[in-house]
Amino acid sequence: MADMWQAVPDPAPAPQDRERPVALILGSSAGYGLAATIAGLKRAGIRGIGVCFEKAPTERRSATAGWYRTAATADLARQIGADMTWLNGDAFSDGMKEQVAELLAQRYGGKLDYLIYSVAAPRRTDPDTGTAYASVLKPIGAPHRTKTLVFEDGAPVIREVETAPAEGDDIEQTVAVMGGADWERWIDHLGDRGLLADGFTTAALSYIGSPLTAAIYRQGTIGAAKGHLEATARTLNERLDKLVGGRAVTSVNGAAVTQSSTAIPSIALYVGLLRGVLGDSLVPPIGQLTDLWDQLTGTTPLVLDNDGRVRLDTWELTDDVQAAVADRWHQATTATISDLANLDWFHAEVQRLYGFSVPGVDYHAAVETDTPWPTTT
Ligand SMILES: NC(=O)c1ccc[n+]([C@@H]2O[C@H](COP(=O)([O-])OP(=O)(O)OC[C@H]3O[C@@H](n4cnc5c(N)ncnc54)[C@H](O)[C@@H]3O)[C@@H](O)[C@H]2O)c1
Repeated sequence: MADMWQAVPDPAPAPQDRERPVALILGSSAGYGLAATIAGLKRAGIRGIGVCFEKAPTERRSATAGWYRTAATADLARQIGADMTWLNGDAFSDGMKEQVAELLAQRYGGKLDYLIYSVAAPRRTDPDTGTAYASVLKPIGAPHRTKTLVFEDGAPVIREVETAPAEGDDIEQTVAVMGGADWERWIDHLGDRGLLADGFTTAALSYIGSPLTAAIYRQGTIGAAKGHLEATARTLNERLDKLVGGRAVTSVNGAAVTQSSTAIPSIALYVGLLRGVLGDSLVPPIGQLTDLWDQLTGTTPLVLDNDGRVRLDTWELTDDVQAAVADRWHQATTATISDLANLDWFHAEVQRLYGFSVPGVDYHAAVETDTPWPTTT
């Protein structure tokens, strides 16, 4: 967390020089949402609300990693005097939407300036119908065979796996979870309550990725959901423009090692090779989200592609980088993978998701695991 904080440049106008904008970050405890929260606090000088879904510590188990990350983020917010409230619960529920609406009305002047949507979840219950949807990671139309990287007793192994294509209502189910429906519901809920500030701006995170992963990602069920999310942005953008002179965009980000992305077949191999090719030129989420905040707040111009999307993935998708990754991908076997991919980095990134391999931490020191939820800072 401290290294993420250090990576964010100081704000252009110092936050004490103006009123802090009010932001709502959905998915604030991990991956891109955590980066949005930290970059938002330091670079854009936000105050507001972070929402995530984490498990509390019990007598037998420590809490989930995002619980402790939220406590650490709350400390950072406290140190800079940013008024943040941390809510733990289901962002898909109307109850959470109402809790946020009440907080905005009571504590944050009744006006929301920014909403960043970075929820990644396997399931969602539609509050209107009570129907529970489950997302799947499958190709569409035909089975897909791909190389994949697994670790057996800690040793890297390249395998071929075949994933069966979507069947039945797999596509609809995935779109219902990871498409734009819940994002739109948030905007409608807060808009109906008159809580959107003039010029309100919202961004939801999307991914396109490489031709190497296209069959399972962008052309697959999750890609259908991202297509829906991007179409939702266009509808919301028109609506917000009329309502409050506001704006909705998707932000297409680069590949990163997160709890969600490591669940996708072939993504581990792809990201390991990408790091092998790019080294430190791989732009981490915190760098991308600093850029996003700069564009959303007007510190730098907002640059959109022809489909109205902010593109923070250009470093990943240049022809040179993709050709080099594809070359290594085709050469990759269990014997060669350690030379082609940066597996030490990948392994450490996965460990860091759970709090291990963090530089500067003494893992022999006793720690208190019964950390309280930070509520308000
Ligand atoms: N990881 C990548 O490579 C990558 C690349 C580009 C875009 N994205 C997109 O970024 C977004 C976030 O993905 P990530 O990889 O950072 O995920 P992540 O797993 O690291 O984080 C997901 C966050 O969502 C929260 N969450 C999950 N279910 C919730 C619920 N029901 N209610 C409230 N909060 C909930 C979690 O607590 C966590 O804070 C997704 O839209 C993803 O497609 C990811």
